[in-house]
Amino acid sequence: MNLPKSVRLVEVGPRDGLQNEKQPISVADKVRLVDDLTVAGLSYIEVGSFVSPKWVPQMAGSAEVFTGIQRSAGVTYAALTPNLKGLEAALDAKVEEVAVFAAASEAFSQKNINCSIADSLQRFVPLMEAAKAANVRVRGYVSCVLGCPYDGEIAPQQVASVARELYAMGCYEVSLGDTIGTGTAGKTRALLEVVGHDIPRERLAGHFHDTYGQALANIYASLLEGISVFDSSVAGLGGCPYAKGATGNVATEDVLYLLQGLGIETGVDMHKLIAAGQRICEVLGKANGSRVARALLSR
Ligand SMILES: CC(C)(COP(=O)([O-])OP(=O)([O-])OC[C@H]1O[C@@H](n2cnc3c(N)ncnc32)[C@H](O)[C@@H]1OP(=O)([O-])[O-])[C@@H](O)C(=O)NCCC(=O)NCCSC(=O)C[C@@](C)(O)CC(=O)[O-]
Repeated sequence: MNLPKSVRLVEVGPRDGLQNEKQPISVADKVRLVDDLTVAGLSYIEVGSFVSPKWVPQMAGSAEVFTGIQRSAGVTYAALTPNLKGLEAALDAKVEEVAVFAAASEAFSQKNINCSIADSLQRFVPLMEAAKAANVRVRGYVSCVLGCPYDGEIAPQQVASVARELYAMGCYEVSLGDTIGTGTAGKTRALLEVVGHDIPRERLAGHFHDTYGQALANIYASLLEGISVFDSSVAGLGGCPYAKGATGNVATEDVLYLLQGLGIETGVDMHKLIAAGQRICEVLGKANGSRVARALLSR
């Protein structure tokens, strides 16, 4: 299998990363993070989410963040929307692309969005119709593709079934989330063989949390399986509010280092990316979660 010449990095730090922070983060700091990521050359940035503020208080200011950012031509600024209400709020904030999120595990679906998998898919139908009418593209997520904090092992066929439904209802891309980072390279390849049977591999993305230190191995395994879109979070920001002990997404800096070593293009500038990550870590008063950033900053 040939490796791709280029990879699209989907930067989820401002959303997946910051949604887990307990301390207040100002709109200005969120805006600055998105702007720094734009300057670093990311072509896709998940800026926030339009979810219930009772469930995820940190994302409550997402509309203000969208108003404040400097949008750059050729960059997609996206948001998560769990239902029609979220989509309407996103459209009001002039969001260009949204993402719906389902799970491959019943227990996680209940904890995360308070409904069964089947009900969540039903809930997306009017959202998809309204998004189509507004000419807004929709990305789909499936959580817990390589394990669930409540249900344990998840069968690849179960992941494939949810992914298929999202693709069939019009999601142009389906991101497969290893929410608790328990996946290994072998399991990742086995999963992609099953899911990739029904959905073209260029329509799949990998979303790996690094809790067990396996994310880069899983990305390499995915590259070998023909995947060329990966979600990552600057400075490894994040965790999962419904998965105890989960760390953030794999750090964007670490993925970039891997891809640069393979000669794969991303359009992202390492030094500007590290500056963006270091700045938000200083705001949060926490250590930088990227090994590459820490190594390069200490030189
Ligand atoms: C889905 C719901 C809303 C169901 O929550 P619910 O309580 O079942 O919903 P409801 O329809 O009964 O509404 C309850 C209240 O929420 C309001 N509401 C309803 N919808 C919205 C909305 N869109 N925006 C703002 N407010 C909303 C609604 O108006 C009402 O307000 P009240 O009358 O009580 O004042 C809730 O469970 C929720 O917001 N969940 C979001 C959880 C979340 O954001 N999780 C993190 C993102 S997923 C993730 O991180 C995984 C991923 C994607 O990264 C991949 C991976 O790693 O696996």
